[in-house]
Formats: sequence, C-alpha cells, structure tokens
Amino acid sequence: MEYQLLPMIGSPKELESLSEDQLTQLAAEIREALCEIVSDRPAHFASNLGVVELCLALHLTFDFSKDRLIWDTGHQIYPHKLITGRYPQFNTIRRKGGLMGYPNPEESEYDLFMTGHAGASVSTVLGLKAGDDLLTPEDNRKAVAVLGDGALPSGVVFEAFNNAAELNKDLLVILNDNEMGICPRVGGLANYLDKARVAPFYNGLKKDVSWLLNKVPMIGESAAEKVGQFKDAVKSFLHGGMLFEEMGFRYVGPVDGHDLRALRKAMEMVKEVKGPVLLHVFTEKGHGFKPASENPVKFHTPAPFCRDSEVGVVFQKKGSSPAYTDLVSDSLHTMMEKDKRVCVLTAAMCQGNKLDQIREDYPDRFFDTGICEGHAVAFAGGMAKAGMRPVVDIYSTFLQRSFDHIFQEVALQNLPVTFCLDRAGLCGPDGPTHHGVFDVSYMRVFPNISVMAPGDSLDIAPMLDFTMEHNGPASIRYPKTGAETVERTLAPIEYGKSEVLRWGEDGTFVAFGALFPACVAAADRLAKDGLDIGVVNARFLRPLDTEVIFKAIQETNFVITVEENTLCGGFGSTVLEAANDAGLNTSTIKRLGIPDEFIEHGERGELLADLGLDVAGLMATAHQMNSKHGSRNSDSIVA
Ligand SMILES: Cc1ncc(C[n+]2csc(CCOP(=O)(O)OP(=O)(O)O)c2C)c(N)n1
Ligand SMILES: CC(=O)[C@@H](O)[C@H](O)COP(=O)(O)O
Ligand SMILES: [Mg+2]
Repeated sequence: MEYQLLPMIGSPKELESLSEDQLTQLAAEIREALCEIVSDRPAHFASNLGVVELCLALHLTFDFSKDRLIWDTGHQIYPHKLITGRYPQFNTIRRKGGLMGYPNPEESEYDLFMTGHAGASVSTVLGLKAGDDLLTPEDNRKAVAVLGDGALPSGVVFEAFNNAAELNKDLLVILNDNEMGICPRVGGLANYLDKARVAPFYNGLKKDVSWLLNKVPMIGESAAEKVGQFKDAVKSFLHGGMLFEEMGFRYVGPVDGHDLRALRKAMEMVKEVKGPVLLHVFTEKGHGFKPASENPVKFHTPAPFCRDSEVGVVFQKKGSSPAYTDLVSDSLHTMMEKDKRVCVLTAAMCQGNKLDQIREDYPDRFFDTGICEGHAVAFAGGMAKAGMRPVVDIYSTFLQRSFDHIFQEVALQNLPVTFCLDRAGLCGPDGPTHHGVFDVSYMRVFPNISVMAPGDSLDIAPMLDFTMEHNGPASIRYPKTGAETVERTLAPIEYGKSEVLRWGEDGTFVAFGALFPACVAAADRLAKDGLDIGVVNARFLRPLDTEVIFKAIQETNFVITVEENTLCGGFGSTVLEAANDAGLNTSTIKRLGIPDEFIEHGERGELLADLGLDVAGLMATAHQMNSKHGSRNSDSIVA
C-alpha cells in the first residue's frame, strides 16, 4: 500500500483537517504500517490493530500536548506513536537504538510514563490530575486512562477507582473491552463484562441513566415499544455499569470502538462531565486483519510472518533449541503426573509460560489468577499451608508486584512454594520495563528462600524435582532463550551445592544461571590463549556453596562471578559479602552482571555483548584479571 496520509501527520493537530473518509483511509494506513512491522520482527500486533479508531478519536477530542493520556500497560501504543510524529522512525521500533515498543517520554511529549506493566494507569492519571489541579488549575487539563479488560482486575486499579471516587476528580477511564488479555480473560469480572455484551450500543437515549431510573413509575404510561427500549437501557446499566456506578463513577456505554463517529460523539459528551467517568468501549483484538482477529492469542506478539493471499500468513521458522520456558513446563507437567500435590499458578500468562498443555490436562490443578501477581502469591501460600506444592510461574519482572506477599505469606511462614521466574535476565526487544534483572536481589533478602538458577538445560528437571522434596520456599530463575547444554556427567542437585565442572590453575568463572555455557566456552577458548580457567556452575545462591567458592578464591589467582542480574545485591555481591565476612582477600574477585542502570531494548545477544557478558567479553575480563592478579609468566599468555 502506498501511504498517502500517514506521512503527512506530523502531530495530532493535523488530524483535525481530515474528512471522515480521509480518517477512514488513515486508519487503514495505520493498520498497514502495523502489518509491515510484524513482517520482520516479533511485535505487539493484535492489541494495536484493535485500538486504531480509539486512538484517532482520543486525539481528535483532546489535546494531549496539554491534556493527560496514559495507555495502560503500553503495548497498544503503536497507533499513538504513528500519529504523534514518529512515523518516520516507525520501522526502527523494538530494535536497538530505535523506538521503544512502549511509551517513552524521551521520544515524545505525548508519552508521559515509560510503562509496560499492567494496571497502574488509573493511579497515575489520577495523580496527574490531582497535581495539575493544584499547580495549574487555570489550564483545565483533562485526564484520560485507557484501560484494557485484561488489566481491569489488577488490584491497583480498584485502589485507584476507590480513591478517584473520594477525590471526585474529573477523570475519564476508557475501558477498552476486547474480551481478551493475552489469553482469554478469566474471573468474575470477565463474566460481568461478558454480560454487558447483551446491551445495545450506547446511542444517547440513556444519556443519564439515573434520570431514566427515576422514570420507573411512569413505565405504565409508556408505549409498549418504549418499555422494550427502557428494559434494554436498564439491562445495559445493570450489566455493564452497575459496578462502576456503585464505585462512584458515571458509567457511559457501551460504544462500538470501531465506529469513529460514535466514539467521537461519546468522547465529546463525557469530556465535559464532572467527576470520574468510565466510558465502556467494545473493540475487537486484531480488528482489520482476519488471521489476527480469528486468533488473537497467537497474534498478540506473533513471530515474524509473510502475508499470503491463499493461506493467510506464513510464519518464519524458529530457532531449534527448546526454550527454557518449554523445558520448565514439560517438567512441571511430568511432576503433576507423578505428584497430586503439585499445582501450577500463572497470572494471565498461560501462553507466555507455555502452560496450555497443563491447563488442558490438569484443569483442577491449574490456576490462572488474571493479572494479579500479588494475589497469586498469597493464594499459593494458602495452598501450600493446605498441603499442596504450588508452583508460581510468573515472569521475573511481573513478580515484583508480589514482593510483600513473598515476604509475608510465603517466606515468613516458611511454606513450600516454588517460584519459577521466567524471563529472568535481559528480555530483548521489550526493554527496560520487562528485563528481569532484579529478582536475585529481591529474593535473596528474605530468609528461608532457597535461591537457585539452572546452569543449562540439564539442570532444569532435577532442580524442579528438588524443590518438591524441599520443605521451604524456593525460587528458580531462567531467561527467555533457547536452553544450551553443557555435555558432562551431571552432578545431582544437592541443597546448597554447586557443581564444579573443572578446576583451573589461573582463575575461576563462577556462573549463577544460564551464562554458565558461555563461561565454559570462554574457558575453552582461553585455554588456547594459554590460560587455565576453572568453571563452577553455582546453582544455589542461598545457601551459598562457600566450600567450593572459598576454595576458588583462596586457591586460584582470581574469581569472576557471572550473572544476568543487577550487580546491586546480586550473586556477586553475595559472594563478596560471604568472603569478606570470612576474612578472605576479596580484591581478586570481579563481578560481572547488569550495571546499576536501566538497560535499553535490543536483542538479548546484542545487549549481553554490550555488557561484556558474551563469550568475548568474558574472555576479555579474564585476560584483564590475569594481567592484574596472574602469577604465571605472562610471556606464555596470548592476550
Ligand atoms: C503486571 C503485569 N502482568 C502481566 C503483564 C503481561 N501482559 C501484557 S499485556 C497483557 C494482557 C492485557 O490485557 P488487556 O489489558 O485487556 O489488553 P489487550 O492486550 O487486550 O489490549 C498481559 C497479561 C504485564 N504487562 N504486566
Ligand atoms: C505487554 C506485555 O507485557 C507482554 O505482551 C510481553 O511483551 C510478553 O512478553 P513475551 O513475548 O516474552 O511473552
Ligand atoms: Mg483486552
């Protein structure tokens, strides 16, 4: 398709001069731009296709150069980027150095918060409104949050609703109801929203529902057909809006989210309403691209594909080694087969955690809590207390939401809950909102938790089995990547024991987690340079294998700790602290990991290389450490 309008839209102001037909064409061009992007990289797709008209209506109704707009989660921000001056860079999205796949205030004044986690939009927009009312009341800035139906059940959303009603701020929450999270939505609220679907679209007749209800005694006077209309209106109110009205919001809707004219009309109306308002909008995830609307789960973040006129789409082939995620879910499946106490919890990430087979085969022991990570952990605490062996399978970055529940409902009670921290490490194109580089630090602060990381594919199943026998909480972290295998005679997983792959005379790599194979490869190559470097697969951070690690510190010239976690309070810090407490010389210890800064988006391999965590980087550090601390004749070493 040739883009005629999109390149002309340098800012949302330019939308105003477009006719309705031109706006329809612009919507088509935006959808085409979305299709082009996913032809060569994984990117958020179906959610973006679904909000095109909603995005246009918002920018046509409000002036977000001064008004406030937060897209909840932020993964549906692409149309907004395209019409806020970023069309020329759009083909760089999710590439290193290019546009982020989420809102980014450094890119545009139209992006207020860098977000990626669901549920905080109503709170932040309420805060913006409260701040604006105090500082610049004369500007009368409007405040809008676009909240997905998947994000709606997050506890923080209800904390914000509660507070907004109390503050009675002029706040517009647009509920973008597409009947989906990444997976089909779950829970009581999902059922509630399903019922709202029976209501007719909002058409202005029930402009004021309370007015309508006040008319109840007059029903008898109405013509028969009016009664039907009234019933519809009440049904809509009861089903779609009652909950929100009871919480102190004015409910308006539902509105067809692909009818631009209806959307604009509804927005113009609610724009001037005083107090908090919820505008309920029905959209279709994947709208405008049939394969995506027919299979929104697959097309949430699809693998790159080509469009094909006969079969619809042809996906590009994936890499061959099985991902850590697959190996973990296979192991969990086996464990559930063997042990009836094992149950698995996910917080709305069944697809990402590859738990579909478990959901199908063990529906009684599979729990999807929705985007409610805090609840999931406390719930797991309850199940463990009842005698079950719950496995909480949540991405490292999202589990941050549960910090207090990990402390109180699990660690403090010393309950046998196993945390599977998927996407632990650099998450690639999702970037700083999603990199799982803090969990080692936040898990290690709580007593009782065994903190573990598999070094490669072979460690996964025995490590998970270990947690089922262990009487206490345990966490296991692994990244979003294919799991490599280090060929060896596997040492069994023993509580607090590392695995020594080999000792070296010159120095030692001590790897915590999936960079173990890279350490092995670096040591192999360093041998060709004349350096004899040992490699330890640490496996445990708590308890730390001080016997082996202290031996490395005392008997080899230097130790390099390697991890894919922040260096602040991570594995290397743990080693340093233990060595210092034991009175050892710590000056020969070098920590490699994620520095104390937020890491941008890019391919995991690119980011690891930038941080000196690839094989070349590990070798370079070993050479530096050897120059500084090596005792052998440096002439024999090829740097
Ligand atoms: C705290 C948190 N948990 C999980 C996720 C992963 N996640 C991203 S989008 C999404 C579904 C959101 O559904 P919805 O809000 O309805 O948006 P839609 O994709 O339907 O547009 C989930 C679970 C997240 N981003 N943040
Ligand atoms: C928006 C969001 O948080 C998810 O869509 C996330 O991008 C999923 O990550 P994976 O693609 O690694 O499952
Ligand atoms: Mg949704």
